Amino acid sequence: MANQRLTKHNTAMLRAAFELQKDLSADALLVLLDGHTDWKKISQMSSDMELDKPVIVAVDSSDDLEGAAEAGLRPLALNKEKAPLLERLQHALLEAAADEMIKINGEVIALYGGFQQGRLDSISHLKLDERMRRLTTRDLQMLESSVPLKTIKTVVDLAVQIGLEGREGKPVGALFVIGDTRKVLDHASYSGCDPFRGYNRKERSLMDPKVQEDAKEIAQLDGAFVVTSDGVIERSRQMLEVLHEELNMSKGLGSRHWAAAAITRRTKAIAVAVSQSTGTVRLYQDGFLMLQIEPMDKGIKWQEIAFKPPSASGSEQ
Ligand SMILES: Nc1ncnc2c1ncn2[C@@H]1O[C@H](COP(=O)(O)OP(=O)(O)OP(=O)(O)O)[C@@H](O)[C@H]1O
Repeated sequence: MANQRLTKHNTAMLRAAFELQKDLSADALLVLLDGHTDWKKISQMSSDMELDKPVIVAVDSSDDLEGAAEAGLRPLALNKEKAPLLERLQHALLEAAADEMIKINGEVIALYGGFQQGRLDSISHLKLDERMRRLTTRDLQMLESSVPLKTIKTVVDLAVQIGLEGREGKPVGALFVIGDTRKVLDHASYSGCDPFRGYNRKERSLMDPKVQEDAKEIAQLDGAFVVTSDGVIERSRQMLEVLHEELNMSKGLGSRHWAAAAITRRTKAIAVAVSQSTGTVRLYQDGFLMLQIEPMDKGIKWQEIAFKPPSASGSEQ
């Protein structure tokens, strides 16, 4: 279990963050930490300053959050140990918004260590992005009907990382088909040897950051990942054979994206495609493009949330 002490310096920074929260009437304080700390002291400081807004404490591992909820804080496990600060911060905001810890269009004071591990040295006043709010609360919940929100978010997050990072300096594409596994497999065949074959469910769960790293490696190979609604890779390297009739796709999208849209037309699955050429992540449901995320140099930016009302012609903008 990692630890982050509330030193004299860290305590003074916390006090300053609480002051700022009070002065600006911010909706929450987000403290990004490197490990477990004195949760009771943070909570005590908040009540001593007569603040009744949520204090969100985000660390990488859920083990480190032990006692935070009991102390009256709002714990958030990030599972993003090696990610750059901006990505961790953005991820924390997304999670907090999805769990409705932060209000619609909320303002947040964030306290974190930007320069040195274990030292809270930076305070930011952040305004929650309108698009981020819509994506996390309303839009993603709408997709939840067939696959749980947690699984969608995990896969979308992984897909964004694949699109952003590639592998060994080369761009990498990928396709994840989530849910309705039995039906999806009726349309799938191996495109090569499946590296996940023979492993137990735990060793194939995308909820495990190690498995996510393995998936990033395998994404370089041909074919799609078939993922259960609870996030377990059922098969990898699958070629999908589905009719492309009744689909109206944007120009320039190739066979990976056609297959992604088509499989969701035939089944109740959700497909998440990463374009190798651009790094763009697209999410399909029911044959329609539901969400598009453009890669950014730093961190994640949710962009252009395109909901298409299902119609007979089903045109994609
Ligand atoms: N039917 C399919 N099922 C599973 N994977 C597929 C299918 N068609 C293509 N792919 C995967 O997508 C890769 C790229 O194909 P293609 O360039 O035609 O797709 P694309 O949609 O243009 O994607 P990108 O933007 O990544 O180039 C293939 O090498 C293969 O791994």
